[in-house]
Amino acid sequence: MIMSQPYLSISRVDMDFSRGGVTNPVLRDVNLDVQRGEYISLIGHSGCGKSTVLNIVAGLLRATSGGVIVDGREVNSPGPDRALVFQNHSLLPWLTVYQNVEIAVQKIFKGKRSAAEQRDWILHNLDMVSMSHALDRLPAEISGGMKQRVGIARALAMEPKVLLLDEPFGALDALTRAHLQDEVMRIQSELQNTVMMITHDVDEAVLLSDRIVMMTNGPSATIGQVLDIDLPRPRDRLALADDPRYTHYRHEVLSFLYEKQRKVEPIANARARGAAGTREAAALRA
Ligand SMILES: Nc1ncnc2c1ncn2[C@@H]1O[C@H](COP(=O)(O)OP(=O)(O)OP(=O)(O)O)[C@@H](O)[C@H]1O
Repeated sequence: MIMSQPYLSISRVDMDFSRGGVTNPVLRDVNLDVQRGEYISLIGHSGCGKSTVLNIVAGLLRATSGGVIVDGREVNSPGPDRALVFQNHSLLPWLTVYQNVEIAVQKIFKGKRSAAEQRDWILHNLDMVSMSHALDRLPAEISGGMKQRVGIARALAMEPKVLLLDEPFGALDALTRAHLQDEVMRIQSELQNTVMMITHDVDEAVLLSDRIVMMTNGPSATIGQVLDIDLPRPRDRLALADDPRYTHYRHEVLSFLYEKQRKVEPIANARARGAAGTREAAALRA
């Protein structure tokens, strides 16, 4: 059998942050191969280093050792081939919905596509996230979910090799979140993007992913377990709610997070807060 080369490869990544002479070893020996078109979720307790991994792939941070290869090229800096979408949308407040996508499209397709082609492309991407009705609105005039939609349209319009999503639905209410998750699944089935998404939401991870990458607690966090989500697509959240396979995957992730990687406050921190802290630490140890 011929194995295809991974499209995105994170290999032997270590990351230390140094501050005031103290070194904080955040990541140790992170290795992950992602195939083209795969949807990967990164899950782990707060502070373990998920954003650090994503920022290294984005080229915003340089690993202390090891590196990242995307489509055969080593990542050294940020580039339009890796589009990032954050939890808190990063739209420019003085530009309209249309202009916020336009600014990215102009930068990437200047000299390569005509003005008319660029306009069609902007409209197409805004249509894909159901935002065609609000082209002339400013970010302050639309809801949080709509802003997030525009952020996703802007990222998709860049035709990135890899879409990096840092808790893209984290700030949204449950209904808007479900709606946007469905939209992302639909777009994904159409475009077959390669996606790495950070999430804290176990259901979201199971619903959207081909694989869930689970990280151990820091310091010196690494990948503890990778779970293949072998559920047919298109996936329907209501039908899956009663599917035993879905429940099994969900249980696997929960068991990793709350049994194998139970978050326990370091005893030293608790002691530093005095007797009450010591009692708390004893309770956590029990
Ligand atoms: N620029 C930085 N300088 C120093 N330390 C940093 C920096 N960025 C992150 N850290 C530290 O690295 C560790 C991992 O942070 P990171 O934001 O990657 O975790 P996370 O898993 O994404 O957390 P959360 O789920 O809460 O967003 C934390 O201890 C954090 O304080």
